[in-house]
Amino acid sequence: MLQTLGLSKHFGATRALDGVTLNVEPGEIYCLLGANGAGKTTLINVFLNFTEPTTGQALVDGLDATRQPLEAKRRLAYIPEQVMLYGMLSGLENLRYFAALATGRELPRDELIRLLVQASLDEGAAHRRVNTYSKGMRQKVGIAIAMAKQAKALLLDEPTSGLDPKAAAEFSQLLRTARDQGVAVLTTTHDLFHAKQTGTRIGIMRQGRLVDEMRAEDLSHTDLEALYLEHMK
Ligand SMILES: Nc1ncnc2c1ncn2[C@@H]1O[C@H](COP(=O)(O)OP(=O)(O)OP(=O)(O)O)[C@@H](O)[C@H]1O
Repeated sequence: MLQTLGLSKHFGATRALDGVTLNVEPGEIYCLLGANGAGKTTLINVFLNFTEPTTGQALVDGLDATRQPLEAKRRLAYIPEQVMLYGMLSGLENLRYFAALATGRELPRDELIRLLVQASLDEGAAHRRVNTYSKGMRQKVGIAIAMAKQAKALLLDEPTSGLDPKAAAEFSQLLRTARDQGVAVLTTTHDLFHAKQTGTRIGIMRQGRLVDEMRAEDLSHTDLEALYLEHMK
């Protein structure tokens, strides 16, 4: 569903991406780890057509993210580190607006509430202005928007940074719900615990290259930490 083929992106002499090939299937949560500057955000940005690759391809459901960006984006939802919403509107109003923008139709109120509750935002909060929300609550609205869009693939850039452990655990559960619905999830993170807990597969990037890939169930938290530190040497 989300695929890169020999993807490279050079910024002058910097090889932000250097021949990355990966594949995220429907129903997978792929966690991308790597030090600052390893190329994780650049990879996400190519899928979103925020940046063009130097060579290689990023494909969404077989569509080239650079050559067919509109068709590719229709299948994608993106949750950045800070979900951008209208602070003066409630969570429900934001969802109504962004869901209509994404789907081209007005969703009934019951459906909007159902999506917010599914994203574990309590109904009381749904009617409050978003500028009173915590980061975790904003992300829940972001997930509800993604679900309203019925995106086949979900891209997330460091979604759990700054979340407390309870909010991070709730967020992991939301990703698992998306995965159970057959969504392909690709998320960057610095949180090894989150990657092991939530991911079905884990990739480690270093200096623009994908240097290791593993199934999360094949290693313990301690093994992952040791392996990660070994790659960072
Ligand atoms: N627009 C740009 N112009 C020049 N260099 C860039 C640009 N965007 C990214 N880079 C460089 O590309 C490399 C990869 O950056 P990227 O943001 O993808 O890393 P990252 O793994 O997401 O890092 P972090 O964990 O800090 O978010 C870095 O060396 C960065 O300085």
